[in-house]
Amino acid sequence: MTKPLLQAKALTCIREERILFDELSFDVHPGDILQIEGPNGAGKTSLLRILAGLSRPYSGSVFYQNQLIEEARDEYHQALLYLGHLPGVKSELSAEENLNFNLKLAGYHDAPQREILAKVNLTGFEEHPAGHLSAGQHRRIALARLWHSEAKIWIVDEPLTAIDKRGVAELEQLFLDHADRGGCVILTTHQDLQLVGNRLKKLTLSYQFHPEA
Ligand SMILES: Nc1ncnc2c1ncn2[C@@H]1O[C@H](COP(=O)(O)OP(=O)(O)OP(=O)(O)O)[C@@H](O)[C@H]1O
Repeated sequence: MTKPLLQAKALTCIREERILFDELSFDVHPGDILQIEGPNGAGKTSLLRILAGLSRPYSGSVFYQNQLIEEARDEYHQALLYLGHLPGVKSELSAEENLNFNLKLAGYHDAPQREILAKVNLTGFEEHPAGHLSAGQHRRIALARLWHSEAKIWIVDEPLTAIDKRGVAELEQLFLDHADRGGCVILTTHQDLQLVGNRLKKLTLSYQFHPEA
């Protein structure tokens, strides 16, 4: 059995006096594709943000290769690609400028941007302001980074929203390839994944309603 890349240990998250999850523990290994599922408001995004080190749990810890993520900040930052559910794309910049900005931020200075944009089907739209593109094209700009990433751990929030059928199949294949290379993917989606299918592990969060005492 391979050593886990990421471990959640006894994570509890409370938002506005509601317990979203309580003492949640799980391991993510190289090769895993883990779908966090559950109804709106169940806490999927909150969990992803905690795993990415962007917010703190009420209690519990996240470990990257046996080290607390707070204590392995630099290594973890190198190993992680987090794409939140808001694409992080600036409307006034072109598709290519946005990608260029995101890649440079991630430390990639000589990435083949046009090739990457071609992979997400944005050939011909490279110089269009992102704000003039469709919702799916907008999201594809953010997702393009996945096609040029050396990060082992991908945490992606709702990557399939607004993406067409072919795009979904391409993304699923990308996730499979990444997992086959020893990476892992943790994602949320309300869609059924067709290609990833039996490779998929699932973690279900339920919406817990706590009426006032
Ligand atoms: N920073 C915050 N401050 C206060 N409450 C928050 C915060 N972030 C999230 N919440 C609340 O936590 C709950 C869970 O939100 P979260 O976004 O994690 O759910 P989700 O499962 O991702 O939902 P969806 O499927 O709609 O994206 C919601 O009720 C939300 O209002």
